[in-house]
Amino acid sequence: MLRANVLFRAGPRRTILFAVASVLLGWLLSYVLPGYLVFLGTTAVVAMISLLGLGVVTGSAGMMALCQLSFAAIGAWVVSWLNTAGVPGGLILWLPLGGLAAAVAGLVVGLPALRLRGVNLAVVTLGFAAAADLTLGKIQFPGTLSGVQVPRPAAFYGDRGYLFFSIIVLVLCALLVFFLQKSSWGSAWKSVAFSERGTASAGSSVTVAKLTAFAASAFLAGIGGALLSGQVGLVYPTSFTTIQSLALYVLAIVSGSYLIDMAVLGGILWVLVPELLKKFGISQDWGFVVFGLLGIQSLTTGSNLGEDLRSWWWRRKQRKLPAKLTDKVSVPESSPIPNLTGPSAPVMAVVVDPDSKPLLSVQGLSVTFGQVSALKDVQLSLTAGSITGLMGPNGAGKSTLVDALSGFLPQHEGSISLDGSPLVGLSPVQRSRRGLRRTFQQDRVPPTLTVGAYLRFISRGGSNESEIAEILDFFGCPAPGVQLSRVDVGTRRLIEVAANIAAKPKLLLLDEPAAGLSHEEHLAFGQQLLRVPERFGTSLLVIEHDLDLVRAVCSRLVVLNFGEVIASGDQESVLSDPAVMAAYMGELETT
Ligand SMILES: Nc1ncnc2c1ncn2[C@@H]1O[C@H](COP(=O)(O)OP(=O)(O)OP(=O)(O)O)[C@@H](O)[C@H]1O
Repeated sequence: MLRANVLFRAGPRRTILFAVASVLLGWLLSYVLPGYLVFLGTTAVVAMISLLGLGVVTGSAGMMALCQLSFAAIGAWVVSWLNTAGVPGGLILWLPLGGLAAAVAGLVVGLPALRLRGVNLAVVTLGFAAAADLTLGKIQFPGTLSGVQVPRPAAFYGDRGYLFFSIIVLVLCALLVFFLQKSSWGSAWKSVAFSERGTASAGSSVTVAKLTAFAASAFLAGIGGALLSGQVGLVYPTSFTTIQSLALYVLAIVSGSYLIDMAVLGGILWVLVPELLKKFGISQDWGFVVFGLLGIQSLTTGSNLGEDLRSWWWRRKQRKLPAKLTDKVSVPESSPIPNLTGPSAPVMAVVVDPDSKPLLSVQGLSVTFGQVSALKDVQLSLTAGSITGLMGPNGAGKSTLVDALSGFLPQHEGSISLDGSPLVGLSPVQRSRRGLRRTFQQDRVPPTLTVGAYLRFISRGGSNESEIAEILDFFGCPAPGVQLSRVDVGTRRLIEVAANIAAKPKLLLLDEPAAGLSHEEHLAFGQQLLRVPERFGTSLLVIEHDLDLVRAVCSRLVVLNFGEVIASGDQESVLSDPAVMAAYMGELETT
């Protein structure tokens, strides 16, 4: 499995070698292609660069942006203006300036994305594309009406030379995307596409993730537009219409252009489909219909060319591998978690000095949803180094409490302080950065990342590479190079816990962390949790329904019922409390 994965995940050195080889191939192509294909080739390269940008904002960050060619137009407009204004430097300097101007526009257009999602965001970006379309029609590109052509760089003056120049720019853009995708920005884009709450709870700003995705995408489109201005010399608004932006978006979806090779394929389709139609005597405008149909097919099947090709490759490789290597990754059968002594693992809950200073202090916490009082005047105190269980029947208010503590429910009453500092009024990101982390009941682990990239992203520098490897080993998680989409749900929960522990927070709130694991795995997991405070300096508040796990792990318990704390204290006294037994009557066997 790992061998097959590696095929699609080149490391930095292999990528740079591949980039050099691509430049050489580009040079060769620019000399051997027939003259007609040279011009088309440059058009395809321009489209590839714009598709790379769409791959960032749509493919990685999961936002609908239907104005990519408007950003390209801004790049082209700036280059045309710099040319007519006689700014020195020539196209090689003007290209990044065009990209930067488009990136600024991308930041502005990205602002609505902070509040809007899905179709609403699509409408806003489409509105921007239409407005840009009308504006360009009115003002035209600088120098076009007076016939002032954008000059190409002297070393790449002819069409063949310019194709080679375009390929060099494409390779540089692809390298930029590759390294951005590997950076914390790239992880944040993939995380925000899967779960904004999961991103914020890791202390990573959703705002920054969305805006950087828009800016990077627009920068690439701007570079594409600037390159086009050198290709055609005189730029016209007809190259950047709204319908073309829509078609390019569809092509990005169809090809899966967040994958660099698929952006290249998409660029080839961009010129190939209209050319084929022309060859058969059909109007090239029908190309939009073809792209539309491909888009419908892609959206209804939820797949794209890139993923289909990779799945096909994957299946082919699997057939050649021994059966054991082809299983989906799960907690490994052999030694998932050490020290497992069987279902009745010994009770070893950490004993904490009840007089020590509270790490978390909650006073009078109340949350209401309309007529429902989800939490009523909750008082809670946790000491450093402790593992506390938070129990209660379904609907008791446990998740609401975790949401309120971690900042996802700002509309609450009462005070919360961590290590003496008040948390009320702080966002989830700020609380996370102060050392309060949480996991979720639902899967918030982005499948598009690898295990290692996910741990690096969530830990935010809290652990170095060898510590990350050690933590993965500690919890019996898959190796860092394994793609999370290939990992089963139960193991993803373990990885989520491991990643948050790698951040070394002061307090980690675990919302049913062992859901998806078998009973034996629950107990084994508990044995590892027990060692967390001492080994990583992180205290735990664990919501859990499995009483064996609670007994094995939590020295202290807090029980909620109908939003009120009905018991709290050491494990034994709470579990034998008649009020707790009554609350659980019919739900759990408490003895
Ligand atoms: N967004 C919401 N809007 C309205 N009511 C809500 C909302 N979230 C929770 N509630 C209500 O608040 C109460 C507490 O819910 P909560 O999810 O915190 O319980 P829980 O103890 O975590 O339950 P479970 O064990 O089933 O996850 C329930 O009555 C629930 O219906």
